[in-house]
Amino acid sequence: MTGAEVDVAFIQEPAHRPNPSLSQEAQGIPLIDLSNADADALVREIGHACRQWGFFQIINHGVPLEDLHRVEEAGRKFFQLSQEEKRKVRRDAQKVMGYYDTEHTKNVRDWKEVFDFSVHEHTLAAASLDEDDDRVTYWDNQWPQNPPELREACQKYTKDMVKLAMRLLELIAISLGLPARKFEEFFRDQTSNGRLNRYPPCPSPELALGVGPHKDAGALTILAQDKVGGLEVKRKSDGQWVGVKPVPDAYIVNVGDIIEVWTNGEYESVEHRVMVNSVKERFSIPFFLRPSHYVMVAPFEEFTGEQNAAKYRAYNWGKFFLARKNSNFMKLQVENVQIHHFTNIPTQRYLPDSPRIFG
Ligand SMILES: O=C(O)CCC(=O)C(=O)O
Ligand SMILES: [Fe+2]
Repeated sequence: MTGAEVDVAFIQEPAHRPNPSLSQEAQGIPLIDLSNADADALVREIGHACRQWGFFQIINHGVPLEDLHRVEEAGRKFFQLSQEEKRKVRRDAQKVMGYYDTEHTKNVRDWKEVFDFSVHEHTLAAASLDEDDDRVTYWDNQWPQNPPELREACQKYTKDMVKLAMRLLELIAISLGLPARKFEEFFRDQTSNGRLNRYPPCPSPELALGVGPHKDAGALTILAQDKVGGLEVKRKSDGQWVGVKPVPDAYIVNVGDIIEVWTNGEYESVEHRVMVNSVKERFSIPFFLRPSHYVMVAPFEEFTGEQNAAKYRAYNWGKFFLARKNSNFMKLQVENVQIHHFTNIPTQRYLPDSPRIFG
């Protein structure tokens, strides 16, 4: 029985277990050259990728490679430290940035360790889940003493990521027929963060996942992955899990739930997961672009009307994000908060687990 070596907390339900031997590479995920001088063609490619896949890879993206390599190297050094050292910058309910190795996705533990750092050293955030409580707090970054270069490397990297993310948002806006800077105002006090992920080799890769199946809750995710591979995307056309082939120096971009809601479902946030393997460790560095905490997320009027009812109810981003963060600390008996709890379509599936906190 191969499962004996992994703690039961990591074991996925049979329906969610991966099949490492069957994983196929999704050659179809579009690879887009951001240096394309034909602006109209570039916008068309982006629009097509968002609609067909919700995922695409980009090359010639303008991010200095040395910035990425510095973060990667410093990150590897950090993860090599003893558990005791790493836990000095451990995340908890008050300090929400930093190191942790106990993240749960949909209540099953992920086979990974993580270091989170926000774009802003002090991120403005909602103080409580109470809808009527408009007090705010700050989420501060926690930097380890070692390696000393990690802090600056991450700070430079998040600047690069914000710049790239804003360019991608402009291309996405134009592809939707919106003004280029339509999205900009929502990110003034952004709650975005970068993350270092290390997925250790796993004795039972057929039972556990590096990250269980999920959709990203933010606006956009920009991910660097190493050569090992393991990210799988649920293909929209047939619901099959397909692997995202590592392309040297490329970034993987995916549409998050917020863009799905803003566009009233025109561009969908697509499910993905991370497989682990029994021999190689894997590193990845996602950047999660997320709006200011006070943003009310709701479908734009450009996508709603008499013929096209709003599919989602408005929700406050900061409260939603806080609820998500809280749920990461423990295995909950109930499903954690998801955007389908805000859908306007009353189906049997969605109603019973609607969270009370949002009324
Ligand atoms: O590591 C990866 O390839 C993806 C990670 C991911 O999906 C996430 O952290 O949301
Ligand atoms: Fe993700």
